[in-house]
Parts: sequence; C-alpha cells; structure tokens
Amino acid sequence: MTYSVKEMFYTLQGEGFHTGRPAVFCRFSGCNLWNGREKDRATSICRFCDTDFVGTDGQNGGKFREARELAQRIADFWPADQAHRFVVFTGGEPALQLDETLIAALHDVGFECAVESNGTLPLPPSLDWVCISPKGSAEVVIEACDELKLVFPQADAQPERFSHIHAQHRFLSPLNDWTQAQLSPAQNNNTQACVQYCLEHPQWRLTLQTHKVLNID
Ligand SMILES: C[S@@+](CC[C@H](N)C(=O)[O-])C[C@H]1O[C@@H](n2cnc3c(N)ncnc32)[C@H](O)[C@@H]1O
Ligand SMILES: Nc1nc2[nH]cc(C(=O)O)c2c(=O)[nH]1
Ligand code: SF4
Ligand SMILES: [Mg+2]
Repeated sequence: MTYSVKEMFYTLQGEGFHTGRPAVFCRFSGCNLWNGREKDRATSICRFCDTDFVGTDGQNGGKFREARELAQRIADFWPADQAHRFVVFTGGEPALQLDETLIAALHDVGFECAVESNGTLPLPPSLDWVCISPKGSAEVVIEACDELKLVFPQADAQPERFSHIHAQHRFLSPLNDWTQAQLSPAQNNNTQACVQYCLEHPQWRLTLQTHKVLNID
C-alpha cells in the first residue's frame, strides 16, 4: 500500500473533544465527496470544504510506500523523550487510505491514533478515537463513534438526522464561510445559530475552530 500524504505538521488539535491537545496531523490526499477542484465544488456532495487536499505537495507531504516509514516520519515530529504521543489522521477523507497496518505501526511507536472522517466509508476498528463529521445528503455508514462533530447549519444534514448514531460526545461546529473575510466566531451568524441550537437541545455542545482564531496550523 502506498500512502499519499498532502501535508503533516505538529500543532494543537483545534476542534472538538481534544481541543488544545498537542497532536501530529497527517493529512491524506483525496476525498470521495469532492475532487478538490474549484470548478467542481458547486456540483459536489460536500461544497464548503476549507482544505486543500489535492496532491502531495504540502509541508512534509509525499508518497510513502511502507507503513513503518510513514509511522517513523510521524514519530519524528514528537518532542524528544516526551510521551502522550497522539496522531490525528485527516484529509481529504482518511478512510480511503488509512488501514490496520499503518495503525499497528503507530501503536508500535507509542501513538494513540485518532481520525477525522466524513463517516461515509468503513474505518479500521483499531483506531483509538473516531470523530465523524457528516456532510450534506451523504449517507453515514458509521453507527458508533467517540465524537460526532456536525458543521452547522447544513440544510441536508440537520442534527436530528443523526440521532441514531451512538456517540459519546455531540458537537456543533459553526460553518466557516471561506468566501468571506474571516470573521471572529462571535461575528459569525453561524456561531450564533449553533449557540441557539445547543441552548435548545442540550445534548449538543459548541466547538470552535480554535486554530483559526489562534492563526496556527
Ligand atoms: C477537511 S475535513 C477532513 C476530514 C473529513 N473528510 C471530514 O470531512 O470530516 C476536517 C474537518 O474540517 C471541517 N470543515 C471543513 N470545512 C469546514 C468549514 N467550511 N467550516 C467548518 N468546518 C469545516 C470538517 O467538517 C471536518 O470536521
Ligand atoms: N489545529 C488543527 N486542528 C484541526 N482539527 C481538525 C483539522 C482538520 O483539518 O482535520 C485541523 C487542522 O487542520 N488544524
Ligand atoms: S468530506 Fe471532508 S475533506 Fe472531503 S470535501 Fe468535505 S470537508 Fe473536505
Ligand atoms: Mg482543518
């Protein structure tokens, strides 16, 4: 299996349950809900993506032929002699490439493995943390996860549609309109809509894209 990686970096998890936790991000190339080309965005299933996941030309990106080689590159980001090793696989859609072999190689070098996925494809069972973020009308096949993190509002993906999914934590994440000048969360109407929805449906909590507020990776 050759893994195509757009970029890798060491930062703080910006969103959801693990917000603020140091993590290596491994962003795989490619997605099943958008091909990443602007000309096709309006006709794709997922239309609001804020991320470039095309190719392997980002920071520390590339093709890795062996799981052990990629695992070692991920481990190289961790500060020397420090435990609490944590990697977040994202993309693009990581379920297209992430497999048991790579997760086993990361467990061997002491990492907890998390994923950010759109939930439309099966995921390797050995993952330590699964965050599912449903997109539009796309069917979610994952029935249980650690964290459901729904971008809100989405006309075709209202929170009630996911009440059957078993999740330890349910978060609403304000839709960030990448076509507009970046507003602070408080100035964004979608944040106010999330606040209102959480107040009326207290099984949901608010999460913010804190890395964007902090202007870090
Ligand atoms: C780029 S996606 C990659 C992982 C996976 N394909 C997914 O959609 O969950 C990473 C995270 O960014 C979120 N995201 C993408 N575009 C966004 C936007 N415009 N506003 C808020 N969150 C966004 C996604 O919902 C997901 O939680
Ligand atoms: N700091 C930081 N946190 C994140 N959480 C999810 C991200 C993603 O793009 O999947 C992301 C990201 O790109 N950066
Ligand atoms: S599913 Fe995830 S990676 Fe794919 S286009 Fe949507 S937000 Fe971007
Ligand atoms: Mg991101």
